[in-house]
Amino acid sequence: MPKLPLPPALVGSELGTFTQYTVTQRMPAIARRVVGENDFSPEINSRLENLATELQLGYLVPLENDNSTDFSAWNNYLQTYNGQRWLDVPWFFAETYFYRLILEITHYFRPGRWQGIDPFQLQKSQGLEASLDSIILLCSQVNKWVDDWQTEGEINQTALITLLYFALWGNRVDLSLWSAFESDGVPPSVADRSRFDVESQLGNILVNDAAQVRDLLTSGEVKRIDFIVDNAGFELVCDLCLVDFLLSSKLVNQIYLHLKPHPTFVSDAMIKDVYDTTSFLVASSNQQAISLAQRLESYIMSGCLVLSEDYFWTSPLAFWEMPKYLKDELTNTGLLVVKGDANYRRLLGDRHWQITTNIADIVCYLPAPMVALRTLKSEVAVGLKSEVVEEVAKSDPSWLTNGQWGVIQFVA
Ligand SMILES: O=P(O)(O)OC[C@H]1O[C@](O)(CO)[C@@H](O)[C@@H]1O
Repeated sequence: MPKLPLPPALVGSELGTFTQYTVTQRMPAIARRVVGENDFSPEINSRLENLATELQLGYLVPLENDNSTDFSAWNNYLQTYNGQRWLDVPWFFAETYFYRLILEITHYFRPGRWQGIDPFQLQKSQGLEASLDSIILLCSQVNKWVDDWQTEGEINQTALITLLYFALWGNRVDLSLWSAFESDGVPPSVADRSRFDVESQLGNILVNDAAQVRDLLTSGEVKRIDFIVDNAGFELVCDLCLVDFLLSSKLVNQIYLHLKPHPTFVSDAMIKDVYDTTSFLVASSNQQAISLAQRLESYIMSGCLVLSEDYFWTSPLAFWEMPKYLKDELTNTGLLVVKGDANYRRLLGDRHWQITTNIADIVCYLPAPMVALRTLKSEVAVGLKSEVVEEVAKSDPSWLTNGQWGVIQFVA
């Protein structure tokens, strides 16, 4: 547990908040987009439409038994919130249950025509295709750094820091935040969001512990790193580039990627998305992308890169409620890399902490040092200095939720 008393959880009924906007506007739009982008039966589509309508003022419905591994766990989680409105249950619970319900409705776990169909597949594939130019540039750069290491044998510390920045800003390109409204052409396209220059973004990093992470990684003490992965698409490519650099320059021996066991939060990455990504790179016919993909494939084959999934990662639980077997597994790591906004929310239990709270007093339950690489997309943040908050709030009133600002927060 965190050292400090737990503040209340964020809930959708908080007037005028991004949380409320998410439950009442974004989630219905996401459910409707699942209808539009798939070829589900009229019965499935009408249940999705019903879910979209109910979110605004309606009540949670029980999960039907779809014979999935996590059914009884969900039945237990739901006990606490039986008969409550979507708007009144903790926001993180509402979001995770919403995505799980979409899978029940679309027969994801039931034997038959729709079994295993990822309702967000189209968006995942389009996300990769739209960022191909940026992907090729990044792969070329990483190949060069790896070649340099092979000829010079020296760690390029600037390269390491730059790749940490890419892993951070890759998190801007998350599909759940924009996808529902992208067709209006209002938010920047995936291609635009994946085109950024890390130097020019330095001022947008509100806490920057990258140097401490670099020092740890170059100390020779870390043998294994574990990533708690976030989104497929450009963000996953950025993460995989960092993974490749760390393994290819022998900074660490082994990396675990912790992935979701089923589709959730639109673009969250599963094991199959990692394989889809390497296949996409290979199919690009671009030699830079192909070389990087081949190295990744060889790391997977040799066990240096381990792809792992667990139902804890799609549960509504806070990270301090992690099951013992998983926590024990993570004690073997030298660094936990926690990617993205939703994972950050789970680190903090998605609660109303004071923004200046020391993050180390909350995540003291973790079994290893950790770094959070997160762009801000929700009204949950800690570890910020009040002067920084004042300044950013003046320059950008929606700084907490628009994904333009980031943090690299390290806890030893
Ligand atoms: O992909 P990330 O960075 O976890 O962010 C996605 C999630 O962020 C939020 O906007 C806020 O946490 C969620 O509603 C959204 O789905």
